[in-house]
Amino acid sequence: MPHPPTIAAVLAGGRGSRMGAAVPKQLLEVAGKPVLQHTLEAFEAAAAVDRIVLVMAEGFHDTAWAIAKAANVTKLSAVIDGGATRADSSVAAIRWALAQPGVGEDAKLLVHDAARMLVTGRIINDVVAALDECQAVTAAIPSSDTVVEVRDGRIVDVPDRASLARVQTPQGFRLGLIAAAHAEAAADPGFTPTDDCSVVLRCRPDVPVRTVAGAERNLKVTEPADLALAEALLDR
Ligand SMILES: Nc1ccn([C@@H]2O[C@H](COP(=O)(O)OP(=O)(O)OP(=O)(O)O)[C@@H](O)[C@H]2O)c(=O)n1
Ligand SMILES: C[C@](O)(CO)[C@H](O)COP(=O)(O)O
Repeated sequence: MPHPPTIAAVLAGGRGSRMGAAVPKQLLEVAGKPVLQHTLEAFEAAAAVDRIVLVMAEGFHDTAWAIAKAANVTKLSAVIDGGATRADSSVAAIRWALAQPGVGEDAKLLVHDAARMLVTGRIINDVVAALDECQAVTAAIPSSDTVVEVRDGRIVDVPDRASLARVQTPQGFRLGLIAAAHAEAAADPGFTPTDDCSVVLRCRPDVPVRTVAGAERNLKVTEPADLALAEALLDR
């Protein structure tokens, strides 16, 4: 394995409450394959990724291994339990990575939503490459909508759209940085991050967080309609 190694942490520890299905959304099929399989195949195919750790919802580890085996996902090294929140699941992956022999703080860790099943090889490789120049990076796309801040049902701010971006995954970090940032964030129970870059921004404000171009097709399968949308995008 080259040094430092690149580990992709695929987060599939959620229950998919907004999807409202009987099983977590990452197990639902799109074009005849589980969402999770599409995602694992993308990282398997990415030359820049050495291994994959999958953070899986409790009770579905065997299912995940079966999916990976059937799809010949040879880079999958472990399936581990997640936590109550997405951030807890990220921390589980970080701890797993730090415990691996030969993996030091300079390793590259990509954190990716399993629900972003249409991630492209170009995005993955751009995130990994960016980590040669910086310690934290995310895929992002410009906002085509005007975005407003709302409190108590009233608009209180309209940030300049030119400076806004919609954040996607993968997000990439040097392992030591993201481990330290999450350790510090844990001391603040009022902080409930929805992604990992915001943990760096808050706890390591001296570290610049870069962006690389994401893609509209890198959607997060969240609501039932997203399954049909993902299938249509796959056909393109
Ligand atoms: N405790 C959690 C919550 C979420 N995730 C993962 O993080 C990604 C983004 O989360 P989200 O889309 O919110 O998934 P769910 O939590 O499953 O959905 P919902 O919020 O609708 O319940 C998903 O791939 C999800 O499986 C996770 O690993 N652990
Ligand atoms: C990390 C993320 O995909 C960036 O847009 C997003 O914040 C995840 O949110 P979710 O509510 O956990 O799906």
